[in-house]
Amino acid sequence: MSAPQLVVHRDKELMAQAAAARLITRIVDAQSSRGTASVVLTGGRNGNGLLAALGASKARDAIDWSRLDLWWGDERFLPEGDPERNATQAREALLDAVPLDPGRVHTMPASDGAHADVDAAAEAYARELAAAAGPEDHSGVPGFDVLLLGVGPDTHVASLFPELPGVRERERTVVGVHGAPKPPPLRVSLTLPAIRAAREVWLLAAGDDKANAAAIALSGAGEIQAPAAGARGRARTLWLLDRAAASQLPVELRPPAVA
Ligand SMILES: O=C1O[C@H](COP(=O)(O)O)[C@@H](O)[C@H](O)[C@H]1O
Repeated sequence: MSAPQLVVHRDKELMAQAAAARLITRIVDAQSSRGTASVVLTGGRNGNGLLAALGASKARDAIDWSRLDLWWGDERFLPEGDPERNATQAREALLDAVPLDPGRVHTMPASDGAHADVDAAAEAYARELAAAAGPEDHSGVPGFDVLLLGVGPDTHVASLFPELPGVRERERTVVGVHGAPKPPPLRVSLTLPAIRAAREVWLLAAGDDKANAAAIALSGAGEIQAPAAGARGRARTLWLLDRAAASQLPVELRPPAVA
């Protein structure tokens, strides 16, 4: 697992634009070398900001959208099309505007779908991930090129909240979440083992309300108390912050450009 690397941008708009440029490059590189690329999307303000910035970038046309697999790190267990679903927000921010192959857009199940409950929905998504994993892949999930994560003010990532059972899971790749402290209470989430199977994990944190979470997660907290501390990529772990979110980092952690 890789150690966190930090990049701090002036403000959240610039952070979103720079992250979008970085993601375009990463996808194009993967498609050039392997033919396809796979990205795990996150919900939340920073994740949707990145998608909107990507949509506004002329360089988005460098991506072959028909050869891009999209997965989700978590989903709010709500009816299809609900405005609070992460997939609905991602479609509005970008996905409806680009020529994706619908067969490669792997949304998490909705509450009005075929599954009896949130746990059955999580099992179904785990099966979908396992079916897409190759023999060389790790932990029953495909080798995602980039896995994006927002960071909640309480240090949650995906829908893994401090101290709840999901963040303690070591076997399953996807879990049903009950009683999430942030609404809605029912969610579906990748687990830390699934997250850590990604080549690169990028954590997005912009705004004053993320400053405490970033400082805690990057200062040696345990992953049960601070799930963001346990989100690491095999090859790279990148924290993309703005100055507000970096404002409480210990001086020794601040990159030279903003120290
Ligand atoms: O509910 C969620 O929240 C987190 C963080 O969202 P933010 O708006 O505070 O940035 C997000 O990463 C997660 O995907 C989402 O379901």
